Amino acid sequence: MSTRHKSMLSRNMMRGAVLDSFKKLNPIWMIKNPVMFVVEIGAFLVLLQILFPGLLGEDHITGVNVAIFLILLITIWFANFAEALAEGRGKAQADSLKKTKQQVMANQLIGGSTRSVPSSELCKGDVVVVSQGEMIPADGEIIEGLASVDESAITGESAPVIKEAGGDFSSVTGGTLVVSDRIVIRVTSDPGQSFIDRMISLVEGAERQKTPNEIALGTLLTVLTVIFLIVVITLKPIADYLDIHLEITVLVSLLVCLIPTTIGGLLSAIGIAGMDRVTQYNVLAMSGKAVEAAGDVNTMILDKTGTITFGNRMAAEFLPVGSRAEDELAHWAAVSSGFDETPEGRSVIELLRRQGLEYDETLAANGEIIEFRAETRMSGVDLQDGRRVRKGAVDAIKKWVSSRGGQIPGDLEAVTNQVASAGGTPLAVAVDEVIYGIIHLKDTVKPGMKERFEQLRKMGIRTIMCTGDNPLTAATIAREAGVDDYIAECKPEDKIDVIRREQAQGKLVAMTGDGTNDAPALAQADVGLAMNSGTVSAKEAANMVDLDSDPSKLIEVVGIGKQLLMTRGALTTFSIANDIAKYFAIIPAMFMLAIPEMGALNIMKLGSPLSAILSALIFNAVIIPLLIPIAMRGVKYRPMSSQRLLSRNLLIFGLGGVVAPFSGIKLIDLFVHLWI
Ligand SMILES: Nc1ncnc2c1ncn2[C@@H]1O[C@H](COP(=O)(O)OP(=O)(O)OP(=O)(O)O)[C@@H](O)[C@H]1O
Ligand SMILES: [K+]
Ligand SMILES: [Mg+2]
Repeated sequence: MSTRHKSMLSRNMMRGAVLDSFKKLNPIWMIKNPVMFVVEIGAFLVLLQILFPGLLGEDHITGVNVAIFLILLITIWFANFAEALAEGRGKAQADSLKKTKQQVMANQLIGGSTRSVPSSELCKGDVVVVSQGEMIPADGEIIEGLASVDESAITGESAPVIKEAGGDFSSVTGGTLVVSDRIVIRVTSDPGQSFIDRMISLVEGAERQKTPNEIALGTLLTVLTVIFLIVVITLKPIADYLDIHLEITVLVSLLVCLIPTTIGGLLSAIGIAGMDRVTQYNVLAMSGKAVEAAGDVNTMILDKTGTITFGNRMAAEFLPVGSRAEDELAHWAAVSSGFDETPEGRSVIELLRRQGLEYDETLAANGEIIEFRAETRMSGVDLQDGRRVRKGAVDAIKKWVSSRGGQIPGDLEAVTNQVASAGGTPLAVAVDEVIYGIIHLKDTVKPGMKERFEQLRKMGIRTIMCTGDNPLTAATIAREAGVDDYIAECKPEDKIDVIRREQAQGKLVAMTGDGTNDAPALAQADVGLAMNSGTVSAKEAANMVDLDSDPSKLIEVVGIGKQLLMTRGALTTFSIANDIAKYFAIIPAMFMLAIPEMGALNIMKLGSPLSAILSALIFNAVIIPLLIPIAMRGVKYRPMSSQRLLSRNLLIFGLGGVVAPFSGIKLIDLFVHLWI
């Protein structure tokens, strides 16, 4: 999708946003944003005063009122434009997604024969056949076969990926293309509920719900608005009593300057842009809440293999133990791997061939295949002659061998430690009660991991590496990568315990996962990022899906979440500080207008009371578009603790918010005063 985003702010999008921002002037829409709605009512009152002078009390020159009316209108329009611009990006994305959602004819399999049906009629549970060159008609799970699939329509990644029945790479997405072979798929979504449908409605904003944080802030802004409304309204009778004449248009101007229009105008744009930034990283967030939760995460749980390391755990050497020979070990290692379709399993056969060795493929032919499972951490085959061949995690094999009365060779531990302390994964190979030796699976830590974990630490996030590997390998990789903590020999259910333990301490937990057995943990975590290559159940349990299937992207997502919360906080601080400063321009002007002798109040030395009011209003309006880039891009983000971030932002945006209006209004006043 990355290429699609390049033209983020095309001319078309601008034009669309301009149009939408006019449509949004409709009071029925406006009322959803109480702050701006009050501005709109104010503008209406000023309009009444222009059309029927004297209707709402005596007043100054109509020209000024027309100017006030126009500035108020522009203020609302700017706020609408910010929102429309943010929404526009999502719409453009949705449009390009809709193009990938083509109607195709699917070959449905019913009782052994196939029938051609339109893809839109496929329902959950239907079975279809897709051959080379055909488009996958619906989301589903491969139940038979293997194929390479071009998923560029949704991931933007042009290299085809291998998808196959069983295991963690069995799910396919409707709208992607089979480029080789033939697969049988069981459909997993009903019409209109597919992955692409969900993506479209998400980016279009149809499903955009306000997050708890947004609702809380919205309430605060509304309360502030009501308070200022009461202040301004009660000002009138008090002034009347003191025989000071306050004009209605001046009161409206005062109110608009005091209420938090800046953040009120930018709030929804900030949220939409935050979601959009996540999508630009090719991550599909199911809700804005998930993105915000990512910003508050305290603990991050990461897999070792494939997340911290490259994950292509390859057999590198055969290390026999006891009195066994290398070719003997290699032979049994290969027999146990003949039907093991995991990358680890295949690499064992490859190593054997690279070493110019052979193994008896017929031996396992009619045996019972024992597939690798994360629970048992073993794989292998039960031969027809009764012999059982296994390979797997050393502790698992040791237990297995001991339970059948076997001896553990004396040098096993030394060889295991040698592999593990180099960061490799040792796999023991056994036939019945005899251990033949160790396969050394090599894997390397991805470059730059140490720096990224360092950044997370600065943000106050604790990283825990979970691995099914042995403690020594885990310790080596943990040290090399610089994670805070690790859990070795970790089974999928252990992850849930870790998550619950952290959550019980009031922490928010994020994790990534791809397999079916990760689903419960993904659901339990506050932020669960599933891999698009993973199983359907993992994707359903998670609240985010990474289309590129890069588990380390969780780190970026957390960064974006933090940035979203920071941007909202920073602009709120700026907005409220701003309004306080405007007070000093408007209040003196108001009283000077009524009692010209009060000139001493003019601390800002503004041209005239009317020019002061107009300048404050103009500043109040233009600050919104000036801040749109920050709202859309997010404030500059540096990894540091929340505490330090908060004080830093208070300083920059709070102080900036107070200072900016003084110089801004003064500057505008220099021009306005030429005219009035
Ligand atoms: N194909 C296989 N056959 C037998 N044993 C395997 C196989 N693949 C892995 N193992 C063993 O099972 C252990 C768990 O593997 P698994 O891939 O489930 O690890 P994990 O829990 O995902 O953690 P990580 O991915 O961080 O290593 C591995 O450490 C290894 O000892
Ligand atoms: K304001
Ligand atoms: Mg794994």
